[in-house]
Amino acid sequence: MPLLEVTNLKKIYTTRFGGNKVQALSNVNFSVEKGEFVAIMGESGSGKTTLLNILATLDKPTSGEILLDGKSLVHISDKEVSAFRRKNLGFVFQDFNLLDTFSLRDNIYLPLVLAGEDYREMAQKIRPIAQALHITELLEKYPYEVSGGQKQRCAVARALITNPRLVLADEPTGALDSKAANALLNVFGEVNRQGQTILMVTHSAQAASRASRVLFIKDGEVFHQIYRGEKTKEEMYQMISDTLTILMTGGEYHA
Ligand SMILES: Nc1ncnc2c1ncn2[C@@H]1O[C@H](COP(=O)(O)OP(=O)(O)OP(=O)(O)O)[C@@H](O)[C@H]1O
Repeated sequence: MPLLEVTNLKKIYTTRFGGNKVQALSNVNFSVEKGEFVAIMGESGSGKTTLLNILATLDKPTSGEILLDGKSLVHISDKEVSAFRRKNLGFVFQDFNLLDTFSLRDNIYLPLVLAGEDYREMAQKIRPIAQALHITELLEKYPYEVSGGQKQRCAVARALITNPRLVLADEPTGALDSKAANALLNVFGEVNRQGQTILMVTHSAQAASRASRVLFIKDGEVFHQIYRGEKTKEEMYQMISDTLTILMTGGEYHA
């Protein structure tokens, strides 16, 4: 059974003044196996954020089904949803979303605090993650005292500390310079090799070239997929760039 299974997903937004309907997702189908690192690409307005918000249980689809380890994310009750999200999903956003009045340590602890874990357990969990992300020395600092790349590594630590089934990342390298972006992608590669499943929305062919699979969305549907297989990062990058050109010129894809 795949870890994540998305079937016939559709999202229609109705604008506030009634009348206008916008079909953001028309029919999305894909699945993700445990241990995969999947990048989602597509032009602006193709429905990537809509898809991610639905996968994050922050929004509901108009129709369709999403199963995470066999459990429906669509039919989950409002009462269950925050605990489910906390237990199963980790999030990394473009703008880090760290609390400025909390030290990095307390930011990372936050999901565990919300889950009611005790301090000793939290301290045990943070140690190996902070080491792997090279932020051990920074834990007592505040977000405004560290660089963008360090903030993002802290956000990754916060996403990983609950040992989530799935990490969802929305443009995680979007606010980073190329050196910090590369460092972050190395971290994603490393945690993925250790078994963490990652789904990342990105505009960057460089970032997507690190994934084990790239999924392209066009007009609210999955238009094409590229599997890494034995390809190098450079070969992946080239194939991604070629596919983006096809997408932008509106051409049909002929494999
Ligand atoms: N709350 C909303 N109400 C109405 N329409 C919306 C809403 N959110 C998104 N849309 C529309 O749905 C479509 C898909 O938007 P979405 O934000 O998912 O695209 P995207 O691929 O993430 O774009 P970008 O790369 O620019 O972030 C667009 O046509 C957008 O205008």
